[in-house]
Amino acid sequence: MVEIPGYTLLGRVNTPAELRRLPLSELPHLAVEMRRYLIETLGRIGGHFAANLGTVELSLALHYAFDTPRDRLVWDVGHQAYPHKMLTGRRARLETIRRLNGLMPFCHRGESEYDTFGVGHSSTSISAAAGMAAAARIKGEKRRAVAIIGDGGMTGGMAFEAMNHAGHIGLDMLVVYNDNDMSISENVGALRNHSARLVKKLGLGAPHGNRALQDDEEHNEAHLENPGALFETLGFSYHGPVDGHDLDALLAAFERLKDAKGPQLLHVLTVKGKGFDPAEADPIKYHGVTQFDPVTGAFPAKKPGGKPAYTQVFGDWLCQAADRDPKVVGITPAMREGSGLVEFSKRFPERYFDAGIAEQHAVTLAAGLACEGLKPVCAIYSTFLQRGYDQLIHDVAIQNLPVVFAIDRGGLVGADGATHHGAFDLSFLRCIPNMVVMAPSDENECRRMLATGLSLSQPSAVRYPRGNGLGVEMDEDPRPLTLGKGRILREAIGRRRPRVAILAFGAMVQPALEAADILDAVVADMRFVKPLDAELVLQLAQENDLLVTLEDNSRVGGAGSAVNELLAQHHQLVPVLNLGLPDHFIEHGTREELMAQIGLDGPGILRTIQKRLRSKDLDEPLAKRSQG
Ligand SMILES: Cc1ncc(C[n+]2csc(CCOP(=O)(O)OP(=O)(O)O)c2C)c(N)n1
Ligand SMILES: CC(=O)[C@@H](O)[C@H](O)COP(=O)(O)O
Ligand SMILES: [Mg+2]
Repeated sequence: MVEIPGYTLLGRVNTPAELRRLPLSELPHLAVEMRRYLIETLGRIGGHFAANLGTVELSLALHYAFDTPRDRLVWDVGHQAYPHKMLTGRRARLETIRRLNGLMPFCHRGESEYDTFGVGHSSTSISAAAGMAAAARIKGEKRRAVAIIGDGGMTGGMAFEAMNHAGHIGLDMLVVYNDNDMSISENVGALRNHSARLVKKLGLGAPHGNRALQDDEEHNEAHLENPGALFETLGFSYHGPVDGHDLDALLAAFERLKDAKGPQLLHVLTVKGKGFDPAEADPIKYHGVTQFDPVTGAFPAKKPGGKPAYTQVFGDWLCQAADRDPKVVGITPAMREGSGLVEFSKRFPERYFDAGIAEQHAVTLAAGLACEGLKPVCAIYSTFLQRGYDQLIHDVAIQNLPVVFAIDRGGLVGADGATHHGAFDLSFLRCIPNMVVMAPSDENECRRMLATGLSLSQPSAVRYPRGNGLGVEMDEDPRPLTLGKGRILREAIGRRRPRVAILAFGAMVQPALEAADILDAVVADMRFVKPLDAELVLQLAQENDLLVTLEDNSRVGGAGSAVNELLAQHHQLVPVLNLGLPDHFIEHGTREELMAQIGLDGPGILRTIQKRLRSKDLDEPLAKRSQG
């Protein structure tokens, strides 16, 4: 037992075993203390917030009713798993979550035996739990598999693929459908509308219910007679809905279902932000938070005159482009706020599509729009585009359709860690025929690249980082760039040898410039990863003794590899140093901490180049080259 000042129960419950020894009558009090602890801790450190206030009772009831860790709980996404972490030995470290060397942002198998599956991207939990249920069947083990998935997560195709399969093969498993009628923004979809109508009809009235109901009330009345018809069709027995904040109701349902045979689905209604008025009133604002006042919910005032975020630059550009061209359409797979589309969604509702957490659909939707002569701009986080990769190749690129991909969160994103870093996009984009791949070095470049993409009759991607631009002046009317042309930003001043040229991509141009002053290096802002500026690369290879490529993408197959391939094709022997993300997964921390850790901050870049310049092997090719 640990004494926690101000808390009577929390310190007594550090494991599910301890929780299960608590009399049922004490659980509501524990829920109150857990909620208060979440508010106080996250008010201090920030993190995913509102969803966690909604899963307090659910987490308590699951660990109380099931024999965890023997029984497998699989949380979808994991942004709502903080109460689960608190109940499984990690409460004291909650204040380190998402920080360097601190608790993992989501569930992670390496962190706890209670984290049965690594998550971060949504809609995977039912497949994973199905795998576990199938394994139990094969091994003849008696353990339960439970997937806990939100209504947002349920919009992802994988969730339905998994249910369709599990329902067919009759696995013994439970899906807890945690329906708070919210994704990060208002949830979307026909299933969502159905659920909201059901809540209304049953008079269950969760505060967010009916928020986005658009069509007439009678429309689906017949379906409401059998609210779980869809799930039943997929082979699941539907139960509920139950109030997800009523511990007695939850426990009764879990007791009833935990040994039930075949696929079961329990529909649970929760409130995102439960118990903290500002978060209940505005769950979008409190989905993920920075520090806030735990009493009022107020956030510190933003300092005026800051540099604009790339996300904002994109959002403003898209509104401007849509103003000028009625064919411009904006698409997001459930990331309206994070992708800078709030303003666009208000001003151009007819041309705005939130596809749900359905990246594959979003990409092919864009392809369909492009087939009909519209100009789709698909705003998508780098990490989530991974989900839509086949669609990108098969539906967009092979048909050479002019879809612009506005790829936010390229490079390291910071606190969300390995599942969310945009570490691979340059590698996986540049190998696709027909694609144009651009990476801006500042916000004006970003606007010009977006304008370039929109002017092309082929697919294109503009990939920019999480965070702010440099505060440069922006052209009101951004001119498209010449395709496949980079630019020299810094010439060498002296004639010191060995002569170094840094070929930098996107956000790495700035640190390149910082390192270049001391080295007196040439710096090229390459602008295009594809088509690469071959003329510029070959010229720099001729004029310099060492080329350094610099990108915040995996070194494997990235922009540096493109340079290497070009040099090899042209039999250029110039020594090359490829700097970029290493070939291992990088965890969480601030972007600055992580970049320093892997030697990609200004001083780190300088150190590595200087070390390379000192190495003997540089002299040999140099000597050969000068003989040649
Ligand atoms: C594949 C994928 N796309 C987008 C996201 C970003 N994302 C994280 S949580 C979330 C909303 C999830 O909604 P829901 O499952 O209902 O959980 P809630 O926050 O409402 O509890 C989204 C879109 C993600 N994690 N994974
Ligand atoms: C859990 C999840 O996937 C999102 O909530 C993500 O954390 C948002 O990231 P940004 O803060 O970069 O928008
Ligand atoms: Mg939800």
